[in-house]
Amino acid sequence: MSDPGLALAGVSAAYRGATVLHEVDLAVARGELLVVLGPSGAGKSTVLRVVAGLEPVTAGRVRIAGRDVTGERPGRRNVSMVFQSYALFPHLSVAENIAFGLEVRDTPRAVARERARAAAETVGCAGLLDRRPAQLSGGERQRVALARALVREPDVFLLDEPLSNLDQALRVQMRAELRALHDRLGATMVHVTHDQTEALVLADRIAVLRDGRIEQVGTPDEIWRTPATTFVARFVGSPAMNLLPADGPLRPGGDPPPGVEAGGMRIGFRPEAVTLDAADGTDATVDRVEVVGEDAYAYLTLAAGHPVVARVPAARRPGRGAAVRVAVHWPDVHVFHADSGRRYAP
Ligand SMILES: Nc1ncnc2c1ncn2[C@@H]1O[C@H](COP(=O)(O)OP(=O)(O)OP(=O)(O)O)[C@@H](O)[C@H]1O
Repeated sequence: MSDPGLALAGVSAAYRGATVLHEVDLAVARGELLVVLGPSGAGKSTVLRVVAGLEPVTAGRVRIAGRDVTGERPGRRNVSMVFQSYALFPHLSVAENIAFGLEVRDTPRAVARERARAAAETVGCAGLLDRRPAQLSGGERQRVALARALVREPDVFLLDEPLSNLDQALRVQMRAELRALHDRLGATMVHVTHDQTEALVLADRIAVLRDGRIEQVGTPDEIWRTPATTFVARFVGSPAMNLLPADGPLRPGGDPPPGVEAGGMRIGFRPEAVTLDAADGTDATVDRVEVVGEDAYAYLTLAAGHPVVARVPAARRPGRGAAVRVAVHWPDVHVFHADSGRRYAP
């Protein structure tokens, strides 16, 4: 990536002496939509705040569009941030809210109005220009907040959980619209979420953050198919990937990858990789079953006491208390070092 839209190099940040970002390296290509994914408290918002200049770094450099902005004031970085709360001014109309970012920068009023209208058009809220935020639904507020970010034509868009206040249906709709908007604008975007589905659907690449450190950066496919650590493996996918000692009670069928037999390994496999009626399988008991439409998730305990989740067609689900024979095949198995949690097998 010779000329990234955004680059963090060795960036650390702290709140009152407590380090919350540890030497983060992250490059976002021009026109790329990068999703920062992680649990609450991982430091996702802090990454955005450091890029926007709302929080100082304690080490490292931030570059935007090839320019080192590490010491720059927020107003000179040419980034737009969309907050989870939308942060609209209640006493201003939608048009004024959108134009706000421009007017404080001495753009002539008529020009600001026209650009606000064009931005509203782009995100589908041109019919709402005369309303106040209190007269808008959550989805409409979201559009206005996006239009306000858009109108400034920033080098980088920073989106901090912008969909999390919307109901499920609207979130799915806005997710698709956001992706389409990104593609239309060719914008460089960093989108923060704790929702792994949102990340998988939306991202060009995902950066998984844990305790202020990057665990893995990769395409949604790479994150899903070759998780670099047990943390990534379990954070992405629902229900989470099963993890067991490699020399434990469940012996996958077929040939194991070389070296696995040496011990000190853990095996991981997703619920969809498990079969429950294998003649040579491991004995297990069904503790409970959750039905989600066509799928059912069977929560099992192996005879040796280890929990395993299996996905089965709802029509063929076992009953609670049933005895089953669990099997999984090596090609469906991920292998991790037990100590470090890092991926072992390719
Ligand atoms: N203003 C602050 N003062 C002190 N500590 C803070 C402050 N803001 C955040 N922190 C701490 O920094 C860490 C990272 O917070 P951050 O908000 O970046 O996480 P996050 O991944 O965005 O979490 P969430 O998904 O809950 O918003 C957390 O441990 C948090 O408690």
